Amino acid sequence: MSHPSLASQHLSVNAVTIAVNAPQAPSSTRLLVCCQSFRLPVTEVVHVCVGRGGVSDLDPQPPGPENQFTVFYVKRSTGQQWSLETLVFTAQDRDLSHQWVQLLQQRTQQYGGRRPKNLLVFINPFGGRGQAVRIYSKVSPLFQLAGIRTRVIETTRANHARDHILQEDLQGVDGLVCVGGDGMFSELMHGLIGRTQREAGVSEDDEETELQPSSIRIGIIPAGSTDCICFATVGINDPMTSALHIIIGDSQPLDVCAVHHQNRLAKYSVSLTGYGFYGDVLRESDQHRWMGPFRYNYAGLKTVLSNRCYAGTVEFQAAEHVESNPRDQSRCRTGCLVCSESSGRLKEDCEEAEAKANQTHPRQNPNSDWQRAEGSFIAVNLTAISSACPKSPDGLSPTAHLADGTADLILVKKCSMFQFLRHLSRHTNQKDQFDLPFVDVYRVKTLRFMPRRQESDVEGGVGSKKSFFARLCGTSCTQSCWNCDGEVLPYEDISVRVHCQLVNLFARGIEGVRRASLFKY
Ligand SMILES: CCCCCCCCCCCCC/C=C/[C@@H](O)[C@H](CO)NC(=O)CCCCCCCCCCCCCCC
Ligand SMILES: Nc1ncnc2c1ncn2[C@@H]1O[C@H](COP(=O)(O)OP(=O)(O)OP(=O)(O)O)[C@@H](O)[C@H]1O
Ligand SMILES: [Ca+2]
Repeated sequence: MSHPSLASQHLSVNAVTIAVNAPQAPSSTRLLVCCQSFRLPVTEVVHVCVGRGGVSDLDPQPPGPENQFTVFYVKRSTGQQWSLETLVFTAQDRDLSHQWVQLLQQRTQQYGGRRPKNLLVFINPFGGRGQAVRIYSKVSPLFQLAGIRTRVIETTRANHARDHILQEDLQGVDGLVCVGGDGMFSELMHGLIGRTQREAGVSEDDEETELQPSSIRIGIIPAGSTDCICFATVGINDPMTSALHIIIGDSQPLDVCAVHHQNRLAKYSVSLTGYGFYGDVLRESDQHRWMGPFRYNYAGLKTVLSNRCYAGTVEFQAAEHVESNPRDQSRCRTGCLVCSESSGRLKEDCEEAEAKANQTHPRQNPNSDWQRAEGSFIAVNLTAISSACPKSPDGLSPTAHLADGTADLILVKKCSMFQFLRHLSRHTNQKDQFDLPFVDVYRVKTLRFMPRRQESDVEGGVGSKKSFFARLCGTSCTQSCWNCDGEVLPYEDISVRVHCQLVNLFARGIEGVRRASLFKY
């Protein structure tokens, strides 16, 4: 369809008349919706319709004079927050207005990215502060506006979402969405990875096997206590922002750690796989779920005061071929080059793997390059992403990458309670939490942990005496446990392998240089 007649028309935007300089030459991905000094990428157009629409009344076909049309688009607010905004245009006549709408709809479809059409949405009515149903009711009109079909399931038990994804027909579904916290995301991820491996005939229990990525993306509408995975991949835990990332079909690959125990898959994790401090915090906090999100502060304080440490051996293989390291002060941001290079390497590895189909594991010699750290640890933490969250806006490992195929291993060795508090408090400010003599950090591909059993364990960790505070807090733990993205693992010896870009989210990472949605030439 050609629109030469539109090229020199004048439209009025919010009563200001501006010259339209549009459709002859839109660049491949950007469409000039209108300009005087503004342009709006088609990738960020949510909906276009004849009539006069507004964000307070999201009618996909608003009433109003037909010589007007409305463009709904993504507007950047403060920080990483997005909101829905409208521009109402007035054309000279009805026909011209219809032509514009058709053209804009066509361009949005053509250049608008990989937008989902059918979403399966799981709402955990009990997540976080129990607000998930209300939160979803605020964003669901956006999906309707964007013409996305949704099937909504309110979960009635833990693992409801996971089991549904594993067992039910997902024909036509091109996105899974959870309304909840990290635990709900974990359910969707487990269902999706499990289903994909089953369909591909891959055993999840085999630590050496390459897991198959799935083509279905996952969206997170944050409604949990920590919302770490949403925060670290979108830059904010805001339901509206997440809904807009889903609608415009953003895509962010994510590394996943596969955690094994005695040759069986124990769990997948994206954010924290932590032994010692975070395991203890989680175990303690689970007993106080009635406190809601505050339970973590309570359990955190109690665990800090008990100042326990645990003896064990950590073995790991440092990441090869990576230029980055955990102390390099860089940041993984939208379009990250380190992650893009990993995509290239991943492709090469797949080709190599295909070529060597009958050989053993193509990427690493299972017995080479292992490093070892033995001692007493307050915390052994592994995180495949930064694990930024509202409590710690830069996260456990601020320079970790979302999709580089590595995870950061943070070892906090035995130290005093005050030293540990110093380390912890640096998670909340700009200071380097690794720049302390009792903290080591490595970028790794694999990890093994073996606890050391010793008599003093019976007294609550290394050192035969419990601390004053440990006695005060009534802690009588003999060993710690693993915190795997917020779920307790009931065993201590585990092995972990990072799988590069195993799942895809409706996100784009944290945007670096901030742009306004409408910006000047
Ligand atoms: C002096 C102030 C220190 C403040 C230190 C704040 C550090 C916060 C670090 C947050 C790291 C989050 C890692 C993400 C883990 C998620 O995959 C997982 C699933 O949702 N969440 C948790 O396991 C939930 C884990 C939540 C852990 C919260 C730990 C809170 C410690 C509070 C200690 C207070 C001591 C105050 C002494 C005056
Ligand atoms: N209907 C339900 N009843 C009980 N538990 C549920 C239900 N639906 C889901 N769950 C479980 O609740 C757990 C916690 O849910 P969710 O992750 O949504 O919130 P949260 O724990 O408050 O948030 P976060 O994980 O961010 O700390 C999940 O692991 C999930 O398995
Ligand atoms: Ca990573």
